Amino acid sequence: MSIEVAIHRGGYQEQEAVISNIEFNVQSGELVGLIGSNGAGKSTTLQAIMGVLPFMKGQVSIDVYGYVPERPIIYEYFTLWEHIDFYMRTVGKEQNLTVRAHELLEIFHLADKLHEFPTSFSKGMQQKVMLILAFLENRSTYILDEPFMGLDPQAMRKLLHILEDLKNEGAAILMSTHALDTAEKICDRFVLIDNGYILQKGTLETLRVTVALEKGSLLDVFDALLEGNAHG
Ligand SMILES: Nc1ncnc2c1ncn2[C@@H]1O[C@H](COP(=O)(O)OP(=O)(O)OP(=O)(O)O)[C@@H](O)[C@H]1O
Repeated sequence: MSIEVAIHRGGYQEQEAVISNIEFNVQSGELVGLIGSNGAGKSTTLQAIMGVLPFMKGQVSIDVYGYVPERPIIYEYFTLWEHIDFYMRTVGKEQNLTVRAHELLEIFHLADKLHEFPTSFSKGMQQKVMLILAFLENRSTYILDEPFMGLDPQAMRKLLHILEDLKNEGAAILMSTHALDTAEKICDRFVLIDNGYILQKGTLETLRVTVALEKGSLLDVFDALLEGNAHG
């Protein structure tokens, strides 16, 4: 399964486009990084793809997806286990997912916090709750909005392993991130967004050629593209 995106215009109010002409795809077995400065339009693009942006003209094709939101969504009166249980009941697969739930709780070191309330968790712990919910069920596609936010290095490594496994199983993964060092290592391709438009897209190699920085890092390349755009 793949994700096909052809957004003509999209935003929060009719006639006020925040993003325009966003076209790209994510193939099965691919991890694509959505990169851009603060306010560039990454989350807006992800919302458009998920069909929750108030105003959107264009076409998007996506299968049922796993989702990590930009900010953790925590229910005040639910314990950690109740969050997981609620999710499993919603998708109607408690039997099959309980083993996976416990596996993920162990992976992210939250197994001893089952009956605590995530409202009192740290930022990183809340982020782990979002990851557990997103990865409970095996999906063919994933939308991850800054999934590394607040994670400690061990959790980061665990998440990278999960992403690698999902890719190997053929998932199509779209991820927005500011962690360019990490993105550079794990993403197959990049979509660079600036001011609501696609500045450039491609593999790191092709992007390097575009800015004539043979050995440039993703950050170097992105900086050079932004600089060129400002002067253009
Ligand atoms: N709910 C909203 N209502 C109106 N405008 C919004 C809303 N959310 C975002 N915007 C605007 O849309 C533009 C793009 O924001 P978006 O959140 O997509 O950026 P981003 O690339 O995800 O940034 P960041 O890296 O800071 O998360 C910004 O100008 C922002 O002010």
